[in-house]
Amino acid sequence: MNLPRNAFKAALTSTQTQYGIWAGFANGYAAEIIAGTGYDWMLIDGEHAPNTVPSVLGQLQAVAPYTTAPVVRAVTGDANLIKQLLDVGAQTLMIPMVETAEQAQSLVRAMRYPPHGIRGVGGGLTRATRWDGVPDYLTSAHEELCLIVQVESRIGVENVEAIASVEGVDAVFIGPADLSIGLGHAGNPGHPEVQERIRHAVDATLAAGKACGILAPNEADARRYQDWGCQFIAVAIDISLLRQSAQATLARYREPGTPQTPSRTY
Ligand SMILES: O=C(O)C(=O)C[C@H](O)[C@@H](O)CO
Repeated sequence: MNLPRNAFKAALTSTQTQYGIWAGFANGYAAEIIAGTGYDWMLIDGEHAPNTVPSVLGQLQAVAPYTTAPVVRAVTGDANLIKQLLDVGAQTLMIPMVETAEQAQSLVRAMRYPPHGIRGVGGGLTRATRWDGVPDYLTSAHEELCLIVQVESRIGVENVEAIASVEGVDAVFIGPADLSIGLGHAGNPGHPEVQERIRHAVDATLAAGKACGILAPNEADARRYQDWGCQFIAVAIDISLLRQSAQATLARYREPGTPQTPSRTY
């Protein structure tokens, strides 16, 4: 069989914004529901959702029949974890808290086989090769792999030009929550200093010829970042959608003034 095409990577050069959704439930059933709703991409979050390599595998299998492209966020840029995630078939990885070009270079090396990197060969044991069903996987895999580095700290933004310029880095994703707390504006990504740093990171990434993405569940934010040139934007978080919808539905029936989250009585 052919090496599976990475629709997310291909779309990074498109002029159309790629709309994404955070998938935080950490199971295949919920991931499949999300994949059926038509977003361009979804983020299977291994940093802040309770995912493991097997749970990521289950979600990749669940969403495989759909057009929504899975992006997997690893909890760290550890080369061994990257190896496992690639072996179970993740083609696009997002790595949090990248602060230097050297860090970005080592991530690229973790995703490539020797002599270009250090990835170990799983061969016929791996879903990535479709159990040896993909001819020339060892020499062609890198064409369909995509590396997104997260820039989400003061130092990361200071180094963003060098990070984005690293050969093998396909895109930079800005983390507004971590960046704002790191700049001393906890929970306030709209603070002018945070906004200035985000704009700088977007501009520098685009100037380096790479794609830029961001998380923006608030519509006004998403549209502003789109105007600034972000090509892929996560505009929703599945867990938040469920919670907000559950609260809004209940609020239509409760008496006005009833607490939204009554405490349990034992
Ligand atoms: O800093 C950010 O913003 C992110 O990296 C995204 C958060 O981790 C996300 O989990 C918020 O829900």
